[in-house]
Amino acid sequence: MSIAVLGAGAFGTALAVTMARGGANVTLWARDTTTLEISRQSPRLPGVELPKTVSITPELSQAAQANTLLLSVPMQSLSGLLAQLDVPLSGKHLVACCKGIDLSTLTGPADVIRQFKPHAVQAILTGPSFAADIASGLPTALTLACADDAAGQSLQHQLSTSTLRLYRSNDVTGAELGGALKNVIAIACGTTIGLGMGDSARAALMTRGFAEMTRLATHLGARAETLSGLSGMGDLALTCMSDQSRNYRFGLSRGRSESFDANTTVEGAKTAEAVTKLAAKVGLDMPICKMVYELATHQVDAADAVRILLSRPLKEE
Ligand SMILES: NC(=O)C1=CN([C@@H]2O[C@H](COP(=O)(O)OP(=O)(O)OC[C@H]3O[C@@H](n4cnc5c(N)ncnc54)[C@H](OP(=O)(O)O)[C@@H]3O)[C@@H](O)[C@H]2O)C=CC1
Ligand SMILES: O=C(CO)COP(=O)(O)O
Repeated sequence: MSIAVLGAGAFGTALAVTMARGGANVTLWARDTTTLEISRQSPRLPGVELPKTVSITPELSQAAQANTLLLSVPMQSLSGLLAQLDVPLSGKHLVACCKGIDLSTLTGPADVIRQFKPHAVQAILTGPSFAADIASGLPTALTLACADDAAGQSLQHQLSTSTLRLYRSNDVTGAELGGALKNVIAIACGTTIGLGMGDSARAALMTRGFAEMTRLATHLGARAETLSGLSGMGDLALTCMSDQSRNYRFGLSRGRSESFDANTTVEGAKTAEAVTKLAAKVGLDMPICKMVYELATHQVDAADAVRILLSRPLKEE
């Protein structure tokens, strides 16, 4: 069985490296392959060399020959990539490796795939993992969610390696919302630490943020226990507590009033906007996500955001 990774950013490159080391036949697609072909490294994951067995291509139609396609571009680019994939993909496995909610449709990656490729199998790969850790061969456990149990089992076995251990779920909504929303909460936590408010405040935000994640996900049909798993609590813990996280670092920069490189992928910023719109549509209260949206779009500054959250009416836990 062959695998194509579409998107040679940090995560796509790390997945291509680990799958190839595990013996899979891997093709890596990027819209511009010049640097990749010369150096066999992605500028988004410097220092990690692609094994010789990874084929690099700028041709989507060539990459689409594989049985399994790992879609590893940022969430807001997923629909554009699928629109370009103008080849029959009926019965193929399309695995979204992005974390977020599409702003134009307010849906997660599986629904975006379904919209463009209704006859392909839709799945999602998500959970706590930094690209650099995966590429270094450090042990990592992720969730592979697919509504079709047989296809999920097949993907679980195809994509697991000796260091990348996949757990299976058929709760696609729960898995994708856990991955999307934890990025928003990580921005809030980074901001709090950047403001010097301490670890206790961060723990409070993580806990109340988890309550928001569970509230929205269960309202949309997810199982609460999915949110307690790798794709929810696991990734929330990693992203809210590590300087390796770009979402967390973006929050830190806001809390410290420092600049932040606009070319860095920070999925939580656009997801905060999408969640705020989605929550309003379904009538749910998501105060932390709303505050991150207002912070990311400069409608409030960091100190005001915390003050507003702390002055909300007292309530039951
Ligand atoms: N990095 C990590 O540790 C992890 C990331 N993820 C998730 O993976 C997804 C991708 O993130 P990551 O790889 O880190 O991001 P990066 O910023 O490292 O790379 C993004 C890649 O996507 C490509 N890209 C962007 N827009 C398009 C487009 N319209 N068409 C084609 N290619 C495009 C970029 O190409 P170009 O270089 O040409 O701009 C780049 O190669 C995100 O949703 C993220 O949350 C999940 C787990 C871990
Ligand atoms: O999703 C990730 C870890 O699981 C990567 O987090 P960042 O996108 O914040 O770097």
